Amino acid sequence: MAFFSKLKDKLFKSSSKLEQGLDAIVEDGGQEEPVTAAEEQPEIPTPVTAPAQAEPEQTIAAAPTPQPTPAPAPAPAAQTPSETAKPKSILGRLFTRDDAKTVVRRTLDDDMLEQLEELLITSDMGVDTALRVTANMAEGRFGKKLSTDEIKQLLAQEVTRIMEPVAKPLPIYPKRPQVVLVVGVNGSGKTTTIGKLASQFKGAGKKVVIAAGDTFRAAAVEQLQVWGERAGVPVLTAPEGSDPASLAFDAMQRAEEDGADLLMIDTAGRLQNRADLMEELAKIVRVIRKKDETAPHNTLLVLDATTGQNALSQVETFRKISDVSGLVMTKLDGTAKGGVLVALADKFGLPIHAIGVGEQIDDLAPFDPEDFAAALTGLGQN
Ligand SMILES: Nc1nc2c(ncn2[C@@H]2O[C@H](COP(=O)(O)OP(=O)(O)OP(=O)(O)O)[C@@H](O)[C@H]2O)c(=O)[nH]1
Repeated sequence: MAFFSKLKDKLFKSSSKLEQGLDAIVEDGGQEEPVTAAEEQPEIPTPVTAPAQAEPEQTIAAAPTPQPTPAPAPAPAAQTPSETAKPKSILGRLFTRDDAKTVVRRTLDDDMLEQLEELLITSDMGVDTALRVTANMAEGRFGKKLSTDEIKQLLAQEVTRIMEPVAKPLPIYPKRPQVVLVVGVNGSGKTTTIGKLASQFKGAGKKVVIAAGDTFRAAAVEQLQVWGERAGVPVLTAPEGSDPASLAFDAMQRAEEDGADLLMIDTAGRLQNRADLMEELAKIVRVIRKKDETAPHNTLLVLDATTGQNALSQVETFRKISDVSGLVMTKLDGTAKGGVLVALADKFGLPIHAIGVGEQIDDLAPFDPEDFAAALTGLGQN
């Protein structure tokens, strides 16, 4: 199954929430009107915006070389969606009575904008982002009549525009071993993400070593060992309660001896005791720098989408205690809070390397802004 259709299925809760909300808004005060010639066009894939840059095909959530930061994609030219051919969604089709050739449209006014803002806020986009997105959607269209499909396209365009600059695969450096420190609160999906990444890198021919740096929780170590076995990658462990920095040092040594391409270090996520965690992470960094002063090369913050707006405060906290270089958002399946990813991109601009959409080893994908926007808004779900 193409990952896009899988993503659409998996993001069902987020997209259905937005889709139903958009339908209700257009219906509330909308009127049935004849379908225009453009709306009658057959379904075609919707190019939401031009791609920001030509990128090599990515099958893993990593880039082979460090990517320079691309300039933010230009805002798509103000374009009335009805000027473009567009697909009809399931609900779009419900509201479009083909036999009678009518569609429900509503005039974009202050009331409608307010309803849109509220919907986006309840979809976890956050107040600032929701206001900015709706303002951009309304620009040049105030007083115009719009159908649900047209609104969805406008929303998808805005989401894509915000997400494009942050959609960057994990950069892969020539330095060996490349050290990837993985941070995040307990239960955010660190272990699972490490297992999935290890499997992808292994599949791409890279030699990987994992260090089970949360030495305080035997269950966490065992779980990482299970993932290591699944991925076919060695997992270095240390006795319960021992110093994670010492394990990190040994892991560096082992990775060097093995000629490993990547060393992924799991860490504890005890935010309850922030000072301790900060000191623990700082010590790990100090120790691995004795072997390579440029390490760690990436500090991945793993966030759980189901925590909604809380993910924003986690980014703030982890940026204070570690040098976060990029994000992985897990559990986008089964949550109606997928909009939080838009808020994160808008607020912090940190690279989003990958998204987790399930518990299986292949349920981690590079982040694709257009696919995400289409899946989130329910666009083209025919
Ligand atoms: N549905 C879904 N579940 C996920 C995803 N990623 C992780 N999980 C589940 O989330 C739970 C926690 O994941 P872990 O990988 O153990 O999280 P952790 O951050 O390592 O947690 P600690 O070991 O407690 O520090 C597990 O049950 C995973 O199977 C995802 O993308 N989707």
